[in-house]
Amino acid sequence: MTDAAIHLENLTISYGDTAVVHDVTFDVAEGESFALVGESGSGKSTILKAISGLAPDWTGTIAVEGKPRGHSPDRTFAETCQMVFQDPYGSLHPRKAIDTCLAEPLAIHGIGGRDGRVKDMLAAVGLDQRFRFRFPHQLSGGQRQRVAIARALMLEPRVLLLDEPTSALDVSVQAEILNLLKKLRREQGLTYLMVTHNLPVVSFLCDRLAVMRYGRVVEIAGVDALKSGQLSDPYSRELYAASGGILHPA
Ligand SMILES: Nc1ncnc2c1ncn2[C@@H]1O[C@H](COP(=O)(O)OP(=O)(O)OP(=O)(O)O)[C@@H](O)[C@H]1O
Repeated sequence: MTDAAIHLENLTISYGDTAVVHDVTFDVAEGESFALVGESGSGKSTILKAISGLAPDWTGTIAVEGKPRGHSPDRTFAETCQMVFQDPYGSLHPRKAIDTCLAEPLAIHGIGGRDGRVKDMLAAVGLDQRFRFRFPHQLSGGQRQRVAIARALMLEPRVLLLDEPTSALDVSVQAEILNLLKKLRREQGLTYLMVTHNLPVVSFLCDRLAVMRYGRVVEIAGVDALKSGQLSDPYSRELYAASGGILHPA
């Protein structure tokens, strides 16, 4: 086993009889921010789901922080690895106050220190303490995504899986959330594996990227190759051209 934060080896993932991710191998180093890019349906989200235990049918190796993932549900995994979704409503219960939403992971895992941790995480994501007693529908999209990020951090995971974390937000709010993710990574030494369609987001937040097509990784490159238009695979270059070249930090 490697000492990578995320280690994927010969990962193949199926829905029923259909394999949608084929033989994917890569490592994400401790503290690295790594992007999965590629056209819709190329298998990016499915990889995040398999790592977080939401896609049961896979073969190969998945290890997070040196711990191989099995096929059955594994609650201890949640303490090392959490997922943030595109739509924060997915992880927030509409009728539960933010305070309850945030404390829930601690209750599930039998961990104490509830109030202090809720306050700390609200502060970490830049929300005033009065948000504790509000409900998801009373928040803006950006505020809800801040809460979803705070919730993902409640168990002090080392790794965040980010599935298009800003694409449901207005452009000005996207920039705020990207700045927040950058700050949290710096402050907490987090590792990110992020799915995005947005190459400027990759150039702003990531160190490396894997380009996926039809369920396979066609290229892994450093973000400098992206910024300077030096991606080598023809399909990667197509994606780059379609993005209008480079690429203004969000
Ligand atoms: N629950 C499911 N059941 C059956 N097939 C699925 C399921 N979820 C995804 N798929 C299929 O798996 C393939 C990969 O989907 P996936 O969502 O991982 O792609 P993606 O690259 O993340 O796309 P997008 O950028 O649109 O989110 C697609 O062909 C999709 O139709």
